[in-house]
Amino acid sequence: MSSTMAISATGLVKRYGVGDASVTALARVDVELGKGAFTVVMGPSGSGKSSLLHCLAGLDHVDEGTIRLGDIELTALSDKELSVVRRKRIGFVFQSFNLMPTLTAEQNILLPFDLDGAAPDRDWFDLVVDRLGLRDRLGHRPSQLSGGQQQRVACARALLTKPDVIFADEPTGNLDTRSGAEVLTFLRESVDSLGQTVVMVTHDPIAAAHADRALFLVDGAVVADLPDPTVEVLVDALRKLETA
Ligand SMILES: Nc1ncnc2c1ncn2[C@@H]1O[C@H](COP(=O)(O)OP(=O)(O)OP(=O)(O)O)[C@@H](O)[C@H]1O
Repeated sequence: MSSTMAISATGLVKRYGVGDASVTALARVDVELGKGAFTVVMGPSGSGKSSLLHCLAGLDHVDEGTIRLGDIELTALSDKELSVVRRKRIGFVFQSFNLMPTLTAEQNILLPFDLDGAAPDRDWFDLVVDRLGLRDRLGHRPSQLSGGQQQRVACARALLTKPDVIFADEPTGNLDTRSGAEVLTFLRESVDSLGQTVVMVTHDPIAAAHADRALFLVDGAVVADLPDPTVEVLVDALRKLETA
């Protein structure tokens, strides 16, 4: 695998259930995701977007295929090894924020370090907190924050370990347009000026147009791979898939 790839996956098959009730969510997906790039995964409901994201992030197992994160073969790891890789090398941002309600914003951001016993890089913490405009919210609990602020805390938490890849599953799905735009601008900036790698699932062509590349899934297979997608190109591609 080239060292410019953050993730390289071949022949991914993911099935849910057994026998007649079995559903194939991923049907032999091959995908390479470049380092320092922002990639979006789009496609109709049920096309396998979340399954792909969860498998690439080591949150779920594939039935067949190989996933490499840098030089680590995720698909060869035990559950215990995988959880260490997830904590140290992968960041997550979910639609539902997934913050700990009893912890302050600062404690939530630092949680991966508390679990690990490692010390955070304080300069990096300051930079991330300031970029996300969270400085005066660090002592607040999630219930005292707006949805947009909560998602910015989740972004800070995802970024703080300087992960190899940040996975975001519909990160703007529960946000108003303005808060959503702030989160997307930050994800874009984390790629452009902080050198991060981001993979995001979204239904929204306006959100997806922030990316460097758009992958389209249909029935668990990659059917299109568009570089530098504009809103118009994405809307057109989605319309074609829906009428195909
Ligand atoms: N836990 C599960 N048990 C059984 N089937 C599942 C499970 N999770 C997903 N599926 C099925 O796998 C297929 C792909 O689902 P997935 O959630 O990956 O699609 P998606 O493109 O992310 O959909 P959406 O846009 O609606 O979130 C669907 O047919 C779905 O019903």
